[in-house]
Amino acid sequence: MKHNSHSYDMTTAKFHRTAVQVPEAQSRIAAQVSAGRIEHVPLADSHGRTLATSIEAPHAYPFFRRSGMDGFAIQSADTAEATSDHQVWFRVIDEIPCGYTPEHHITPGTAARIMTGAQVPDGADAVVMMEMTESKQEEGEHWIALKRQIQAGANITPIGLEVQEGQQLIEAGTVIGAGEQSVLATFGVAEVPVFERPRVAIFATGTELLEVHEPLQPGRIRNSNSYMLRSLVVEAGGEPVMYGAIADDVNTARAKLEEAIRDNDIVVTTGGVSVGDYDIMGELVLEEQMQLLFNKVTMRPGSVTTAAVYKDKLLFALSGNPGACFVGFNLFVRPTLRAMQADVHPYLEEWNVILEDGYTKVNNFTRFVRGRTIIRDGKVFAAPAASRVDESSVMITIKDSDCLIVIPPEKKGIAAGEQVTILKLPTGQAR
Ligand SMILES: Nc1nc2c(c(=O)[nH]1)N[C@H]1C(S)=C(S)[C@@H](COP(=O)(O)OP(=O)(O)OC[C@H]3O[C@@H](n4cnc5c(N)ncnc54)[C@H](O)[C@@H]3O)O[C@H]1N2
Ligand code: MOO
Repeated sequence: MKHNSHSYDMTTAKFHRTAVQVPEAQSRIAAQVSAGRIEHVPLADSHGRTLATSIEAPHAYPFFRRSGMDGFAIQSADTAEATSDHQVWFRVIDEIPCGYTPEHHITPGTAARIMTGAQVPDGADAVVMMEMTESKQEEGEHWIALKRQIQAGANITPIGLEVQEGQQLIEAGTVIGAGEQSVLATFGVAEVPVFERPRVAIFATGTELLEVHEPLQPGRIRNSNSYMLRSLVVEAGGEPVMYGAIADDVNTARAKLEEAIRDNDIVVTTGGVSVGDYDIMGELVLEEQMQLLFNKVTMRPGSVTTAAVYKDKLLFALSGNPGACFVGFNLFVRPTLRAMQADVHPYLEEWNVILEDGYTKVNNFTRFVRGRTIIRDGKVFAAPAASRVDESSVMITIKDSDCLIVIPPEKKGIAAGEQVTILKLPTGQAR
């Protein structure tokens, strides 16, 4: 087909790409990201969300002197003379269930029946367990006796043992889990300030793609990347919005992108970023309305990973190869979603571990090999998720990976037993 000069330029540009290093690609993206809007959600819906404002204690905790046992509140000094041969008697003047404010002061020789978790009455400085006492009724009055000394403070949790008033409880940027839920509930934070989940449009390109429910057809495959990306978005705390798969047609892609950009915070696509005749995303990002950040990264898999800004929003055009799509998401999209939720550590954690099996497949690009960690004799080892099947096009090993093993672009490989850096993949669910 005869090219006009415009499409010729574009085709040349598609081939002549300037490769950037992974850290450079990451910082070009980071320069475009700011923390998202804040919203308030009911406490029950806050699991997995990122706290937007630091929370300080509005009061001490415990807020009142709390009994740790079912028993009797007394003055410990009264027990100074108590021995196994000498009982000391107390007149019971009150009964304090949980949730009640004691009405009577404890004075020498008196006691109050008290339950676990109830407020210790003024005057008392110890609670003695039920089982340590003897009981009698005399002239309509209840008496208890003790045969041993009791220490001041026994079985009383003092005010502020756990938390002082004004103390910082949870820092902004913390992901809310079980411990944070109990803190927020304890201090009455019924509506929790959190960062909005970034809305992430996901669409796949490729005429070969079938919907999951469709029967197989020759030469075609089911769209697995959209579902993989959906899971990754959820795990990163984003709100995935599925736009399905489109055929390899640049006008269809442009229209889909327009809709996705309008209604979402960022757009992630998979497929069509290489140099093939139908690699429409590769062409689309070169159009003049786009601010291209990069369209080649010195990494494998995922060298064709592309990022651009369109209408002030980030567009990630990830490779169609499942392995490359997975790596591209973890290195570039995940940190973006985390940073949009003000995570102070948005990138994957780096660990130094020992390589389990030697890796000889070197390249002049850095390799990110899907791997799994093994703990043996107190040391962490990493092994490729499956030998010989860590290629870009391989889908099956993604489920067996908990890390990416970083193989630097060196002439020789890395022998078993040598140190390597791995990037730890998150294993938790954001919700
Ligand atoms: N002449 C060249 N050919 C290729 C180059 C190159 O530099 N020169 N780069 C290769 C590399 S590296 C990669 S990676 C792929 C990237 O291709 P694309 O990102 O454009 O992806 P597609 O061509 O659309 O698809 C690649 C592969 O993945 C399958 N695929 C696509 N979408 C999905 C999906 N949603 N779910 C599951 N699988 C999907 C697709 O059927 C292809 O098999 O290009 C190399 N070629
Ligand atoms: O982008 Mo390709 O995955 O480098 O193999």
